[in-house]
Amino acid sequence: MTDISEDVLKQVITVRKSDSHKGNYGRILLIGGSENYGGAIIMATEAALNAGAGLIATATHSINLTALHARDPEAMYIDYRDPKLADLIKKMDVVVCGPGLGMSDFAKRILLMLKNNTNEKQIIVLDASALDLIGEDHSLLPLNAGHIIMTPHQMEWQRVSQIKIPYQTDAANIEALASLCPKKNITLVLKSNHTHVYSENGEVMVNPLGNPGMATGGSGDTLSGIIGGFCAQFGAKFETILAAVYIHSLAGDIIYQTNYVVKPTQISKLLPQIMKKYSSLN
Ligand SMILES: NC(=O)C1=CN([C@@H]2O[C@H](COP(=O)(O)OP(=O)(O)OC[C@H]3O[C@@H](n4cnc5c(N)ncnc54)[C@H](O)[C@@H]3O)[C@@H](O)[C@H]2O)[C@@H](O)CC1
Ligand SMILES: Nc1ncnc2c1ncn2[C@@H]1O[C@H](COP(=O)(O)OP(=O)(O)O)[C@@H](O)[C@H]1O
Ligand SMILES: [Mg+2]
Repeated sequence: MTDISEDVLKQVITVRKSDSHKGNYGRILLIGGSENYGGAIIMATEAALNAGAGLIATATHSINLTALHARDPEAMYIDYRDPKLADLIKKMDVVVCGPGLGMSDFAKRILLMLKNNTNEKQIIVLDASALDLIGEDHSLLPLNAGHIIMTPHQMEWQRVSQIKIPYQTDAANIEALASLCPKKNITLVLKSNHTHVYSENGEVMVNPLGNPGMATGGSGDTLSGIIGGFCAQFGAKFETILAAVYIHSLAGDIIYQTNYVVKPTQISKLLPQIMKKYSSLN
């Protein structure tokens, strides 16, 4: 078990080539945000945008459209009830599913649609309600994806793995991960005050950063967008995921130096500045 270090940011975040365009930095779709949880998918979208994804689309309940575009007009929108969502999923490099999705039968159908339209080139980030639904029915896991990244907090991981929070040891978590995904194309980001990241090979890295100011609804939604945005432009390597986890908490710690509470949207706002700094350090 080793701490994630600052070096991973220098390694992963590179200077952009002059002759590049938005198509080089990945297409990402974020699915979530029921009537009551629109903020979750908006925060995830804003995080993916600020983390540098090239093209962003958000599939959510239509009630969230005005709020989404008032904050982030850069994001394209599709009503998550639109049957064309299935075709859109197929065209994406990365899909983040779950923030604010809720636990309805409709949400279950969305997960099934995701599973049925995912291919081996794609990276799927599963968070929040998507994980709770998978906890109820493991067959909803999109095992045909190229890479799956699960980002549960401890209670969500308890629901998925059936391992109660006090017993979530590294050994137990690695065993549960292997049984959930025998192909081992999976990374587990188990969030807590010291988030543990488990690679498909059983490597465990611990996030040394973060603070209790981040204990605010939306911090995890923001992390799922950062992970999606980083994977869209830098690929789904283990280091990319570690860099996303690290930068989320690094931004949180910078804000916490002078603020009692860390608003998740402030984390997103700080990302481009931090990325600029580390891009020139490699
Ligand atoms: N503005 C919004 O729209 C927000 C929507 N949210 C959505 O609300 C839905 C429910 O998610 P929640 O996570 O709130 O509810 P959950 O019921 O899944 O989890 C919260 C419970 O887990 C417990 N817990 C134990 N260990 C924990 C840990 N390490 N970190 C966090 N919680 C831990 C907490 O005490 C709490 O009772 C999700 O779809 C989520 O995306 C939340 O993300 C909050 C913000
Ligand atoms: N006390 C803490 N110390 C460090 N990090 C924290 C603390 N509390 C929360 N976090 C971080 O904030 C995020 C919370 O995620 P999550 O519970 O999914 O939030 P939400 O679903 O409300 O967006 C995680 O990345 C977690 O590591
Ligand atoms: Mg969450």
